[in-house]
Amino acid sequence: MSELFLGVNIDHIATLRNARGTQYPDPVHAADIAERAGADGITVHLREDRRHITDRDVYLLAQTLNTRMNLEMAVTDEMLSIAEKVKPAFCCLVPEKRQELTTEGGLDVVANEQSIKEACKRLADAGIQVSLFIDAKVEQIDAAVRCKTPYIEIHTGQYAEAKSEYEQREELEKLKHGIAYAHHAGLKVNAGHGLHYHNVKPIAAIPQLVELNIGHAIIARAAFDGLAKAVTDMRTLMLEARHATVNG
Ligand SMILES: CC(=O)[C@@H](O)[C@H](O)COP(=O)(O)O
Ligand SMILES: NCC(=O)COP(=O)(O)O
Repeated sequence: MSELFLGVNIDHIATLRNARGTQYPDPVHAADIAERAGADGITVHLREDRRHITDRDVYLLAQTLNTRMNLEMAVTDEMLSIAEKVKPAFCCLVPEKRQELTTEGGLDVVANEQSIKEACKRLADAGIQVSLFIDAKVEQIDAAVRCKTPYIEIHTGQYAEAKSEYEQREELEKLKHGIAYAHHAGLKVNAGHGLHYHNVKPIAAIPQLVELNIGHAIIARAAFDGLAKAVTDMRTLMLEARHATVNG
């Protein structure tokens, strides 16, 4: 069986940093920890409104990553120019709506075929492997093939947000069908969005998948797994300072 890679999305380390305007927690540090823990790649979504990852993060990560960067971005001239400068290993083109809480669906490649095809060519000419973030729909997969992208990333959001086990099984079947179809069409297929510790296994079992990109759930888990040590460390520091005053 072929390997399944994990791309760790570190956007929400930046969300936490930006919430206070501090310099910590730094996504560059997070990427280093994720890589040491076995991440096969680091994913960052440079949103047009820069709500989490910033240009500074992208440029620094490009210099410091030991694995490979997967830069998610909207199909705009500004983003394409940044990608041409940064030259990440992968660029995943995603749809963006200004007010959305998170990416709500896949890219509409059918409706925007010409501009997406041009973007794919521009990125390929810069030596970047392109991926299109799309829903598991045959017409979108066919359009992705026409755009000559080597990769697609299948949007797993509807599966992740399913309201019942029945709905989730239905969404899983749609994903399996789309992924097999895309693989047969010659595309390399990744998947991601909304995957977490309780829903990842059926997706990871889909044999044609090359990589899963997972972010929010990993960062959320990290907060809880690290909380006890963070409290202990703070308490130790405080008590050391107090003892130094009392004894010194
Ligand atoms: C394209 C995608 O699914 C993720 O990159 C996701 O968009 C993470 O960023 P947000 O949480 O800001 O949506
Ligand atoms: N492309 C999906 C991604 O990078 C991670 O999405 P999420 O796990 O933060 O929902």
